[in-house]
Amino acid sequence: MRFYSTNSPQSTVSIEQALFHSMPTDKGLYMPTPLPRLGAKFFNDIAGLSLADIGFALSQALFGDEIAKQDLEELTAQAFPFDTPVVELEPGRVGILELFHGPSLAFKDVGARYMAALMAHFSARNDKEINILVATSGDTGGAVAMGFHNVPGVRVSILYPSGRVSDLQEKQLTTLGGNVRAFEVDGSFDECQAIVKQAFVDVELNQALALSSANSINIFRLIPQGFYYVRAYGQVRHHGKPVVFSTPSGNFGNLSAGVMVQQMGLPISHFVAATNLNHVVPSYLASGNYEPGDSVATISNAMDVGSPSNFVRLLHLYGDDYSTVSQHVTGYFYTDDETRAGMVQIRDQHGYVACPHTAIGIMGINQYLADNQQDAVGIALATAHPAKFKPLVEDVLKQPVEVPDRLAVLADQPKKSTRIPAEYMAFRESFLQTV
Ligand SMILES: N[C@@H](CCOP(=O)(O)O)C(=O)O
Repeated sequence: MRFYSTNSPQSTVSIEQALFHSMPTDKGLYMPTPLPRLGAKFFNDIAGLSLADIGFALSQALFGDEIAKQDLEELTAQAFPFDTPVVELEPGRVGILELFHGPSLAFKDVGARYMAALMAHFSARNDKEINILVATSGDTGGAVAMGFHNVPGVRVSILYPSGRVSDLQEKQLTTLGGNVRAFEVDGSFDECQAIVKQAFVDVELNQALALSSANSINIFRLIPQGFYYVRAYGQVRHHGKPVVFSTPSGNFGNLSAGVMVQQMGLPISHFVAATNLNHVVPSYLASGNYEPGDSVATISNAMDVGSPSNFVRLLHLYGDDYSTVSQHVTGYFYTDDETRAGMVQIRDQHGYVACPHTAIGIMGINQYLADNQQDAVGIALATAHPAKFKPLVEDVLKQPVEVPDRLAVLADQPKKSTRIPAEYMAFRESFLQTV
């Protein structure tokens, strides 16, 4: 398995280089080559397999030539001690793929924990401390903080937009301490992400320090996210219907991960890209015009991304061709009022309490199935536990939301963060003081 940059497909790098360097110097994004194609038999036989089993089988297909079978088995078991169950809201019609059973109660645990295990596997060969830089609009930061907390030889710096993440999300980023440091940026998520990307092309900084990313610009954060699409397919295949996935989307890593496993042979009939008022990709899918901008703040804050990193990967996976991508992916977006109404309707109809992002995914699948493909089974990805947005969900649904212990314990912990303006040099200076 090799990795090429979307900006220069002719030259390739090794697994280790792509994992630790995260972003090619030509500012493209790494893509795996060749992407193995698995036969129908593989996908027909997965019904009883757990996320860890599927992660192991797919890891072997992807990296089996370079990483020993036993090491892959250990690292997938270590990464995935939890599962990703499908809860069927309307059996054979709509299911919810619950991705929030990991330590940080969000789907990002899958990618962050796999990446941490893979880095630990290779870091025996590295003597330099690794500095992981992460920009978050809410969920990535917590998963990465927990995934890498106390991992020897790794230091994590998380940039988040001040006032634009939920209180409990902020606690997840700012209370662990140790090798995890939080930078509270006076700006938007897009500005945080731009600072991180600038650090990766800062030649002097990269000569002095080993920098790596745990955002979805790092292909190893994204590849494992494909595993849960396969796990979900295994749970609904028995209905014998085409399967459509609705993915709540911000940076579009989650959707790109689904497209990658589709290209590995997983029979996904269609994708729905569901988002909030940051609708740059749904607008592109409808019109062919791509117009990124700064993000607007919404109640589904983890999707507040105005310039999604993985748009380039999504397009690339469909041959950089608008008509192909728009045949495979339908985009929908919802205002905050529509999201609130959707949360209430989902609770009233099904007794299911969804976070705002998950509600958008469910609204997307319902809209798509009603308009286009009534014979399909639709799966909406539930990206985060509703307790991460407790005050908002309680206010919308007028009912208490129970907070799992692992999140509740953070509420009284003191926040530790370094406040900086949204300027690269301010971050650089402050960051260098800590390394
Ligand atoms: N929605 C994300 C933003 C970062 O996306 P990533 O997939 O590139 O890590 C978040 O919750 O932080």
